[in-house]
Amino acid sequence: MQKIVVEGGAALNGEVRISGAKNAVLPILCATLLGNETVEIRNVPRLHDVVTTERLLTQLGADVIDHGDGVITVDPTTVNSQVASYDLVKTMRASVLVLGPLLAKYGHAEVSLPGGCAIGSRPVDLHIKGLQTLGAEITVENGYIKARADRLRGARHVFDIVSVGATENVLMAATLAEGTTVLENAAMEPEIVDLAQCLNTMGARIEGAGSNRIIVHGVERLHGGVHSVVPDRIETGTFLVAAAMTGGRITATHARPDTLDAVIDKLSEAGARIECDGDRITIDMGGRRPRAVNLTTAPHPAFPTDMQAQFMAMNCIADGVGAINETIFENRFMHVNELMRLGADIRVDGHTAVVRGVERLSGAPVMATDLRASASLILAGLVANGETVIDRIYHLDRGYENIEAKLGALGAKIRRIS
Ligand SMILES: CC(=O)N[C@H]1[C@@H](OP(=O)(O)OP(=O)(O)OC[C@H]2O[C@@H](n3ccc(=O)[nH]c3=O)[C@H](O)[C@@H]2O)O[C@H](CO)[C@@H](O)[C@@H]1O
Ligand SMILES: C=C(OP(=O)(O)O)C(=O)O
Repeated sequence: MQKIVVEGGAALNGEVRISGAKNAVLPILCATLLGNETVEIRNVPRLHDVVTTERLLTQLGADVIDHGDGVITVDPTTVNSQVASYDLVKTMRASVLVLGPLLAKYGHAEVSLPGGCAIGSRPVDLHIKGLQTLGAEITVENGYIKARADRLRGARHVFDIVSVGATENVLMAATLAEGTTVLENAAMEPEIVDLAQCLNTMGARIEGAGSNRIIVHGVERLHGGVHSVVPDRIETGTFLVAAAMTGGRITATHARPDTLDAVIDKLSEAGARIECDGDRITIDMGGRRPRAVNLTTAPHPAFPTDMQAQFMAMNCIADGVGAINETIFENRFMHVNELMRLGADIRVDGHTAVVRGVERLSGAPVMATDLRASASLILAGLVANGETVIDRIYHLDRGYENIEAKLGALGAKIRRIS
């Protein structure tokens, strides 16, 4: 099994090119199922989750071509199955996003329940409820969601709580429904805006994506189109934190600063100088030690849960005490015990972790438990004395494109071993 070895001590310097967003490309690949022509997707990151989604679409019968240069084309006209099997769904929760498109296009779909994961139980009741509002008949049998509707009907639906995935699934389904759908308490993440833009390119009529009220005027059919995936704000944030922790100066290029307000605010509070210029974000820590920050995760535009572990790593070596409050997932502190193995001083009380910064961490073997936990351990390794060896990095490959090469080019001492 592969591992990552990091030797701490180097301040990061230079430029890093940001990849397309994992959390945008996955729903967009699923959305291609809605069309009647080939869709070309550009700025696709090379990630394990993308390969899993390609496999899933292929299993459904779509003709998926990965052109290898960040371009994928999907021809959905050959789809001949509406069943997403447990084998693939269990490896990637986002697979449940084929439910809305298959149901809307074919009138029926069977998608395995994804089950929980390391960060929480993660049910899909809100996806099901939203599709039921549009007229779907849904049962859950033998571990599968079985959905049926001759044609979905537009309706007003209020999500009980803000859910990115449920908003995406119902939004996609509503594009082919009869009449108008109004989604209230919708998620406002930039990835939803990107999905809506792609769908509109395919002929959908969606207004209000990026606000908490999305209006979808259903159309008879969608066509093909070309769409370029929004830059990954979580990858960007991870590199910015790496620079802040190591006292370095880096520029993230091909980024979208306007999607990172809460993260940039917290880095400024930690003492970083940040300048945004078009698609470039420069962070300069000038060799200083970051100051500890308090933060609370919440739906966009508040602080993203997907950056919580990375900021926890920063607080571990910051000056002062920072409280981190996780409100999205019930169990997203799996990295705490691993960070403590590196010498961090962290106390967890329910959904809050209080981190007292120490001058220096010390390298040790650690285990990655989920995607962002893996990133936090790399970040901690960058500032630890000696070697940190991170095991179970397959989590990392789900969501970061070539992270060791990108960090290495910025001066980090990092390598992958088998
Ligand atoms: C592929 C993708 O885009 N993943 C992101 C997406 O996950 P995902 O779409 O799974 O996250 P949600 O926004 O749906 O989850 C938010 C909260 O709602 C709960 N919930 C969700 C659906 C449901 O039917 N019932 C329910 O109770 C979840 O358990 C969680 O506590 O948004 C999360 C929150 O920003 C991010 O951390 C993930 O990186
Ligand atoms: C939790 C994440 O992803 P997923 O929803 O795909 O598990 C993440 O990207 O941090």
